[in-house]
Amino acid sequence: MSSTDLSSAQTERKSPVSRPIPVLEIFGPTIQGEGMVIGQKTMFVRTAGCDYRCSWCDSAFTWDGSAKDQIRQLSSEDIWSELTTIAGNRFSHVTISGGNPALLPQIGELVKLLQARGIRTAVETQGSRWQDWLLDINEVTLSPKPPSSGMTTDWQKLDEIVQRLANRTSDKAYSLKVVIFDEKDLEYAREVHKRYPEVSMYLQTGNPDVTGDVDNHVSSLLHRYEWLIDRTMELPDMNEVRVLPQLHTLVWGNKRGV
Ligand SMILES: C[S@@+](CC[C@H](N)C(=O)[O-])C[C@H]1O[C@@H](n2cnc3c(N)ncnc32)[C@H](O)[C@@H]1O
Ligand SMILES: Nc1nc2[nH]cc(C(=O)O)c2c(=O)[nH]1
Ligand code: SF4
Ligand SMILES: [Mg+2]
Repeated sequence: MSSTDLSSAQTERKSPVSRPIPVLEIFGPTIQGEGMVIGQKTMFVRTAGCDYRCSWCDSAFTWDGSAKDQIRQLSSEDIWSELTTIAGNRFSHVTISGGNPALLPQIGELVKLLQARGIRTAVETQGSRWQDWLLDINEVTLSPKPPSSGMTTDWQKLDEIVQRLANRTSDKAYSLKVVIFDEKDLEYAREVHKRYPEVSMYLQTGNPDVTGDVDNHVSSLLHRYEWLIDRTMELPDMNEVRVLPQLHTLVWGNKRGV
């Protein structure tokens, strides 16, 4: 091979044709309303498509076809350009959610691009799929689904994902977050905590009314939060968990893009 051939081969290897990312929403800056970095100023990138169908999903438009006309196939550069158009320099953190972003290997390129621009990243995923780019994410939230969701946990898969995240360097954080609607869900969360005692564990109030404006939504959510606090305080195996509401739902209800 001549030197010209070699350099063109190298160029090809450096810039493979990349697959676009199916995006439903890019918004912010707003606060992260849930989990391990609650209150963090962040942008959100919400991908389309999910391998689950949770009965109470507050983002069902990502997978039920109702927003299929709004899905845009964007490159990482397109996403960066939109983030900076919307938010200028008023952000340093991006949360990738969905849907399940871990269905998409091509997010690896976006993560690298954000890192190169000094932006920290977080991901919301249910722990059903692995992608190597999860190794580069600053805060990974794994949210396995309790019985009320109607989904079944693949424990072997979750074990594998937790193991891989546990082997990362200490500057990279991860946690488990379980949404709780009832006693059975709480029982499930206790099982999860017992299985992964070393992993930071968050319990999150479930929002049963995910469509439109609801009367007394805040007070009903706060009652559910109070119930979850009371129950957790009674349980000696839950001394190290953190109990949180969905902060953004208390502030903005079911509004999209906040
Ligand atoms: C919409 S999901 C997208 C990311 C990923 N599919 C997952 O479930 O982790 C983002 C977070 O919202 C939570 N969530 C969804 N619907 C909810 C509801 N009705 N009440 C409380 N949390 C909810 C999920 O459990 C998850 O932690
Ligand atoms: N503010 C705000 N915080 C969030 N935390 C997790 C969200 C999600 O839908 O993944 C979310 C969201 O949609 N908005
Ligand atoms: S896994 Fe997440 S996005 Fe998928 S249906 Fe459940 S809550 Fe919704
Ligand atoms: Mg949400």
